[in-house]
Amino acid sequence: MAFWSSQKLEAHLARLTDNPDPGMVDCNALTLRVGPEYYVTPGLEHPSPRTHTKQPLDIGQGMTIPPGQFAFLLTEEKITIPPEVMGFISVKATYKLKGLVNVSGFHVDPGWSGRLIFTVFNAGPSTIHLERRLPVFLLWIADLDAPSEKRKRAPGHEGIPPAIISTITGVVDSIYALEKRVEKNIADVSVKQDAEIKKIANKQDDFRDEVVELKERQNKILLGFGIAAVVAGAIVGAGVKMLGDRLFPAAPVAITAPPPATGRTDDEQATPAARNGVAPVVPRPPERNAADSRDKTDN
Ligand SMILES: O=c1ccn([C@H]2C[C@H](O)[C@@H](COP(=O)(O)OP(=O)(O)OP(=O)(O)O)O2)c(=O)[nH]1
Repeated sequence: MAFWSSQKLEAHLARLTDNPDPGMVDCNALTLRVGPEYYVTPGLEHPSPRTHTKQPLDIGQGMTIPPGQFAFLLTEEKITIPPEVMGFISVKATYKLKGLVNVSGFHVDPGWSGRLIFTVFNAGPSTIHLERRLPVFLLWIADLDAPSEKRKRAPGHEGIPPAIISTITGVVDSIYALEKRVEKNIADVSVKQDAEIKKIANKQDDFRDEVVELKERQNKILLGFGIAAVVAGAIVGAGVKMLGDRLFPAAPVAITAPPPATGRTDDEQATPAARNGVAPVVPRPPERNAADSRDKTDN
């Protein structure tokens, strides 16, 4: 088995493809381009993953394969594989180095005639951007020892068959997708936490206001009690004083006129009795009559 050289590929281009452009020969391979249809598995952020399907890709239009997603890519070229050869297919190293892995492949049967479908997976960390007619794929042709008696006779793909899309519909929970989901959950939880913290802070404020109000009320009550105690004390004091006055009336104080100034010393002015150490005679208060004292005790 020998692989075809670039000269042989150029010489047989018209037999191999509907687009016999010598520019598509790359070393000993044919370069194939991104064609008119694609399908990318929907990510978590996709609005309607269940109704998501293949998309047309017009000339000049771009498409993306996010990290962790599969894609079906149709080739621009229709390929015909003669019965005495077989083809081998792959993705160009430029895209492999970005993480775009060729899941399907890796051969094209003798007798095949139609477009090819590449199933790829973005195993890299970044979204891969492609566009219509971008040269992304490679096809090698190798001789068989004889024309194959068993070969593909039915026409090959024209577009992406819905049957193969049905096999991989649904959201692909890749590590990247899971990471995104975790990030979203963390963000949701943090929003909820913020709301709870705000609620608790508001309750604390309300509680603080209530405590301040209660303290003010307490102070007012204490002030009322204080005033009442002072008034009650004054009333009780006055009552006790009145009672005391009644029970123990004060004795009248004798008021004596000061002796006339004689120019003598106190000792000289003193009465002879005082000078001799005898107490002076104080006039006695007038005695109450017996009838008066009887009235008081009856009360
Ligand atoms: O990645 C690939 C691989 C193959 N093919 C085409 C060329 C190949 O000749 C044909 C059938 O491939 P294969 O024989 O591997 O598939 P199958 O599952 O056996 O299909 P079938 O029953 O039609 O032979 O599909 C592609 O378009 N893409």
